[in-house]
Amino acid sequence: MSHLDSSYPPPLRDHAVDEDGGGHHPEHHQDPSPESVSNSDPVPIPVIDLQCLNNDDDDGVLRKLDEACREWGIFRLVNHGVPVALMAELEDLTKRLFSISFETKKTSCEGSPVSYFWGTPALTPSGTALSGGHRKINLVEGFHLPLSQLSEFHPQLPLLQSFRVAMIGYGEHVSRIATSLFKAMAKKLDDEVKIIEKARQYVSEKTGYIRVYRYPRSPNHHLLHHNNGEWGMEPHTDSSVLSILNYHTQDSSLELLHNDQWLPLLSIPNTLVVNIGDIMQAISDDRYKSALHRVRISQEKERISVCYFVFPEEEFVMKTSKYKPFSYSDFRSQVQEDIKTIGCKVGLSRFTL
Ligand SMILES: O=C(O)CCC(=O)C(=O)O
Ligand SMILES: [Fe+2]
Repeated sequence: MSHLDSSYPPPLRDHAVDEDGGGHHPEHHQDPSPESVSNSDPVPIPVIDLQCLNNDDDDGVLRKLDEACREWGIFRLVNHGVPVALMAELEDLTKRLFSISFETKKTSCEGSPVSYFWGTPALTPSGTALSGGHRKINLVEGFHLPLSQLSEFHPQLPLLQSFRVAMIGYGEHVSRIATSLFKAMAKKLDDEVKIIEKARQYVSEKTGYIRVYRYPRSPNHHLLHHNNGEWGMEPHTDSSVLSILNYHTQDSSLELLHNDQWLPLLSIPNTLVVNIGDIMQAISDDRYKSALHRVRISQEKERISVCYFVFPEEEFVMKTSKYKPFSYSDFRSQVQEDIKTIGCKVGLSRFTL
């Protein structure tokens, strides 16, 4: 059995196939420009430049962001200010962390605020995998890192210690980015919904978390993605306000439903992908769309992603015109209840007025 096999959780091992032993590094070491990203992208999702967005005089980019959120619910972000060296360090540490043995990963975070999980991305608030209904497993493993609790995480494993430090650094960047994006969105939305003055409650530092995921590759393509097939992550919307995704592997396994068509989204090094979550859809009174997306299993290579999710303060009650007043804590409890009883998330329609 290869070292990669024993690094995978047993239920995912049939699928995992050893590759070149890791060591893949991003080929692009410069921040791509909006034009170069659009040109290399087979699916023309909008590209937003964060530096332009932070420049108050640029109404053009605010309008572009507003349009992206109304029509797509997803966009690429360039000039986001996360140093290329930090992105490369994250990639290296994440790959090394996933390639240690399954048994070590399982025990490495026990009793800490960080958790290791596999087979499903649905976790309880304390980070335990939720089981329920008669669901098939998802071909994914990951670490769940609640950002506000990383200062209480003191792992024994030196690799996990370096990973923690890099994640704290990256967490500060993505929190900054989420706040900038939310404020820019609120500027355009505020003629219709008043949210800007509560930006701090809507985008809370306390509830944000990072997930790092690894999806095995599988050559058994005939088993995959058919009616009863296997997914890295089944079609879903995120419960977040915003999600910020960062990819190390260049592939097209993430797919977005747009105008009734599933579109593969190529991951482009050093750019981020931002998607609107359910809570942003609710607080924008459905003007912005929570993007429906899924992750396929690739026949060619395993996939690694680093995803940040930002939420409102847990008990802050959101008042909207399309939904009953609810807090993030109410929403999360409902999602957990639905997964346990019917095996899947129902989401916003549970709260429709
Ligand atoms: O790993 C990815 O690319 C996406 C993950 C995702 O959609 C999620 O965690 O909600
Ligand atoms: Fe997602």
